[in-house]
Amino acid sequence: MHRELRLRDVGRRYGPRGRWVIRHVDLAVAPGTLTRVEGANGTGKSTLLRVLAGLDAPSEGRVSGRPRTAYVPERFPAALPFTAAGYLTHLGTVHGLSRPEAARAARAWLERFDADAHAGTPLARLSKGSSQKVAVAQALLAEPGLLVLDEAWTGLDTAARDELDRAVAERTAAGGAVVFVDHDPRRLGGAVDAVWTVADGTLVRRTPAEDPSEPGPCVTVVVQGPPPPPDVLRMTATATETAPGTHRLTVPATHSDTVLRALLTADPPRHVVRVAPATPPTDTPGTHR
Ligand SMILES: Nc1ncnc2c1ncn2[C@@H]1O[C@H](COP(=O)(O)OP(=O)(O)OP(=O)(O)O)[C@@H](O)[C@H]1O
Repeated sequence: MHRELRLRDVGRRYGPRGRWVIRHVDLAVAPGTLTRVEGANGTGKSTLLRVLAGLDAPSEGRVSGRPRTAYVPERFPAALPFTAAGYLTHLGTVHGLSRPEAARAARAWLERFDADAHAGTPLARLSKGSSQKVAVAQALLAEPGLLVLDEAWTGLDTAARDELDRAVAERTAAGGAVVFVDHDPRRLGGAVDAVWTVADGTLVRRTPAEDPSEPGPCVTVVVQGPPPPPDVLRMTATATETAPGTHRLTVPATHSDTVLRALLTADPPRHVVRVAPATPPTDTPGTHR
């Protein structure tokens, strides 16, 4: 069971007399949620993410309820003396996997990001894009309760960016929380549960009405059988029982593959009747997430 991470009156400054970069930050990150952090350049987004990830301790305030956490930094330290597969295997063992399990997971994630050809390449010789794939894989292979992504999509090719979108959907479906910063305001649009803005050294929650980002493309999935399982409902924007045993789900397109897989492998497997493009939902009373 994943726990809720809480920041209470958290502040962070660099050095005992440094200026406060962020201060009086109160934030709760619930299991299974997707949180976007935004703000102008240099406002303290990475500083907040490092505190969330547990890499930096707050200079004041308290952090509690941290689940097992993984982090993709804005800049990956690529000069480590490992091959790509060696590094991922090593980190897998750090996260508690046996060596053969870690080697298998390393290989599987490199394949998912189409980087298996580079498994034996030293990190220092990887291209920027391949290096970023390793940075992302090291965080995902831990199956963390909290995944913190600082501009993790930057430098990835289109297929790898889509794969990361899917991996994020899988994490939240499995009950993990994901917190991310990305320069593209449409990133994971429609799937985001909360948007927080870092401004003037503190954190302000944006209400949906103020949200200028596109909700992003959605698909409608019509499915027959018992009510969709909770992991599917967590990924849906709306779910309506249109007739006894028939459910119409509106799902962010980024999450559609994961939703379909979850429906088809559910117990009992659900019968998917139709999948079609949909208009993103507005906040409709009586629907649930
Ligand atoms: N290790 C550090 N030591 C001293 N000052 C730092 C350190 N890291 C960040 N800062 C300062 O804290 C402030 C916020 O930086 P931070 O990287 O958190 O902002 P950001 O919003 O992520 O920026 P960007 O959008 O450019 O990535 C900046 O003034 C930066 O110079």
